Amino acid sequence: MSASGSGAPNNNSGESSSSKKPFPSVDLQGNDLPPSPAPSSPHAGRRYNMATELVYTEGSDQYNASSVPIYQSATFKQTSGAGGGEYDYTRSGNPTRTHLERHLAKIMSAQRALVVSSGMAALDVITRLLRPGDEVVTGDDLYGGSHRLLKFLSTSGGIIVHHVDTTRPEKVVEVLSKKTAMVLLETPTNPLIKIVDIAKIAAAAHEANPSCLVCVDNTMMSPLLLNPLELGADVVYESGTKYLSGHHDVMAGVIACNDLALGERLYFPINTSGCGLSPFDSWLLMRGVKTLKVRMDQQQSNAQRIAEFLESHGFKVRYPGLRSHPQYELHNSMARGAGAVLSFETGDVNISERIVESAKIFAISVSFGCVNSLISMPCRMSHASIDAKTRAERDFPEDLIRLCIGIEDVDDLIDDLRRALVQAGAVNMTLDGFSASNAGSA
Ligand SMILES: Cc1ncc(COP(=O)(O)O)c(C=O)c1O
Ligand SMILES: N[C@@H](CCSC[C@H](N)C(=O)O)C(=O)O
Repeated sequence: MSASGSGAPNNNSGESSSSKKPFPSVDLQGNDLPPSPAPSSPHAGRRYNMATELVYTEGSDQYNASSVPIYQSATFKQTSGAGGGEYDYTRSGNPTRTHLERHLAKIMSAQRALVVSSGMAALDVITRLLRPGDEVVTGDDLYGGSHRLLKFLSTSGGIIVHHVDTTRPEKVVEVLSKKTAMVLLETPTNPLIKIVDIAKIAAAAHEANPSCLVCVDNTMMSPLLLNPLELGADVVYESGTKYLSGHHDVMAGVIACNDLALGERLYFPINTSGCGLSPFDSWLLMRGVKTLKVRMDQQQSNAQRIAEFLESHGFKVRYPGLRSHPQYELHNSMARGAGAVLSFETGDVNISERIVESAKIFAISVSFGCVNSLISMPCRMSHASIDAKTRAERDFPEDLIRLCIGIEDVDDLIDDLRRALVQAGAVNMTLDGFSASNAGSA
């Protein structure tokens, strides 16, 4: 295994940090630390098209294993009493994790990637950069868990959080100031599929405060479809539990950035708290990433057909692959695809519940980005951590159904939905077929 991965090795190498390491070891405030774990060099960059880069890897272990093994070891023997080993302890770094981090840095066009135990752990690590009194500007449609963490920080951590409509950059500008330490964006938003102009907001945030960190949650897109770092973001993070792994068999989070000193500051809480991704989960995520393109191609084309099917029967469908999406142009100017998550309203919470319960192929489940299709009611499931009053203030439709499309045969999926819609009484049967029966539809 090459020593040149990110995350990692030995705190006690005995060598001076300047002799070996290209960037300093720092704590959260950027203060120098003793010789510390640090990657010895950034990755060489992307050379091929994404489908190739996802599969093609450089470096392996000393046996040139095609699949870098699971180094299931908590600790590593040292060559001398002064240390000297490439790795010392898996909380600080592990060869399987390093291999994955270097691979992800390459496909995310980042200088550094870090992998942690979940998407929420990734956001938690990022928010450790904040100090009491700092201000955060973020959206009013946000994954429920992110909302919960920000609420916790504002009630217990002295952080001031502004939730605004990030689809309107002028609303963001209204609350930006020199105190804005972080802007946190999601696009498309989960679950209302609103689109945010990353470049415009990043430029405004940096103008208001040059040291403001613009962080983008890229979970709904994955690196295949969107690269926020190329649009002016400072940090991109995502839940590896979703598209990157793709099989709902691993929880993971990824953080990536181009500023190597910032990467070190982000590494500090990972090593300190021990939320780095385990060797086995790193191996699973590495395996999943290799099939991202084939999975996403199939998931997206299925999602497009299903969105069109629902829209053609009169439902108000939120999906950025539909020309009717109010921000279709903006989304497609930033992204290379619409993803595989869509939502629609029925006009009646009870009907929505019946649809969810009548579907057979679609599993009733939170999460998305997986090979199998899922159906859920966000207000009761993924976004239940946002209280009912806040949901109402933000016009969050209680009858919203979210569909997360997998790789199954699309005709089977459409048949399953059609049957569920009929069974739930969501559609009026006519001689020509059926159409949505309720007020919430388009
Ligand atoms: C948009 C978004 N960001 C972050 C997360 C958090 O990821 P994880 O569940 O891996 O902690 C989720 C889902 O959980 C999500 O939907
Ligand atoms: N009970 C969980 C809910 C996880 S939601 C997972 C995913 N982000 C989604 O949008 O479906 C919690 O409280 O966090």
